[in-house]
Amino acid sequence: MNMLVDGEWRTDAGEYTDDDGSFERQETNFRDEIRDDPDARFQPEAGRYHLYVSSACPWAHRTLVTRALKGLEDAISVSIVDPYRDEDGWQFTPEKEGCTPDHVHGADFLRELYVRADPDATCRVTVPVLWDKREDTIVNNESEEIMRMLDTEFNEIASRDVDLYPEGYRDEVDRIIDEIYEPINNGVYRAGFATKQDPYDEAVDDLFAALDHWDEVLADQRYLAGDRLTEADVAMFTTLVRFDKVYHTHFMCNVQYIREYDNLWPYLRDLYGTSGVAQTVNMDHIKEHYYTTHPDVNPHGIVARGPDLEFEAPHDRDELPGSPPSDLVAAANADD
Ligand SMILES: N[C@@H](CCC(=O)N[C@@H](CS)C(=O)NCC(=O)O)C(=O)O
Repeated sequence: MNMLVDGEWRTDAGEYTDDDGSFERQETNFRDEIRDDPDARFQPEAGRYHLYVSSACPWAHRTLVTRALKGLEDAISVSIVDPYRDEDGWQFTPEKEGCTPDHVHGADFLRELYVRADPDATCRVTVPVLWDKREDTIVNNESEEIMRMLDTEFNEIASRDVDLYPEGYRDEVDRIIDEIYEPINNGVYRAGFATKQDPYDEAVDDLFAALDHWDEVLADQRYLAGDRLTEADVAMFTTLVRFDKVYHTHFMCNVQYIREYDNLWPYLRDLYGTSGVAQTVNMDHIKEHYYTTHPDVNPHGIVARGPDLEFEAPHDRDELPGSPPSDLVAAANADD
């Protein structure tokens, strides 16, 4: 496994799976927060923060969707790494389609930023990373927390009046984000990276039980928490949008496609069609990353072709109670 150990890049440090063949995700280590509070070390400010992402990564994608929905594109800049990750970890290859340089420091590898933030860092070098240009350090590299900060702490700066963590829904949003994490968001990885039959079977059972459950819930309500678009939908979206083209085949999550679900499939198209969201989806990066980056799972790196998906087909979910925030509806109408 590739990671930093005492600030040195190592390609032989530890394993992804434990002795039982189960995938183990490591704890994230930069956990500071931006707070809209004059006493906070990191305060919301336009132009101060930068996101390092991979367009392929579902965790990083949550932060891009939140940034787009809030209209924070001008306030928070972004660098996008190469979707292919080899022994050197995430790399900047600006010459490649959809990739950018490291706009802040011109680094070649993301790990350079981790060492800059902590010269003794012992950790995996993951995306997303929320970077503070003022203090020249990492604020946070945990997607759920970054999503929450962009959503709740930048309201004075955001160009759209969109609240994805509304009063009255907060407990429910937290509960759902927590509930979908293990079986769905992380569940596809548990299935795909399992090295023994039992943990694979367990992951697939959990995954499809959870998908079946949410398909039923979404029969009567437009969004996961009811009639409001929330962070829980963002968290669900970035897994669902990758599912049929990648997780179904590459991670052997092949009991059912999302496009075969009565409600999850229109729900996914509804989210995809929400103003700003489609532009955050780079399916070429998604496919290249997964199929070529995990030689243990797909040794020849062949990128599977199908299936064709019409994300833009009508979904009819506007007949259910609830609608996107009015700023997003206005933006969608302006786009038409
Ligand atoms: N807990 C982190 C997980 C992020 C994560 O695992 N990102 C993957 C890409 S999808 C990564 O950068 N992996 C690199 C590695 O593990 O070496 C979050 O949600 O932000």
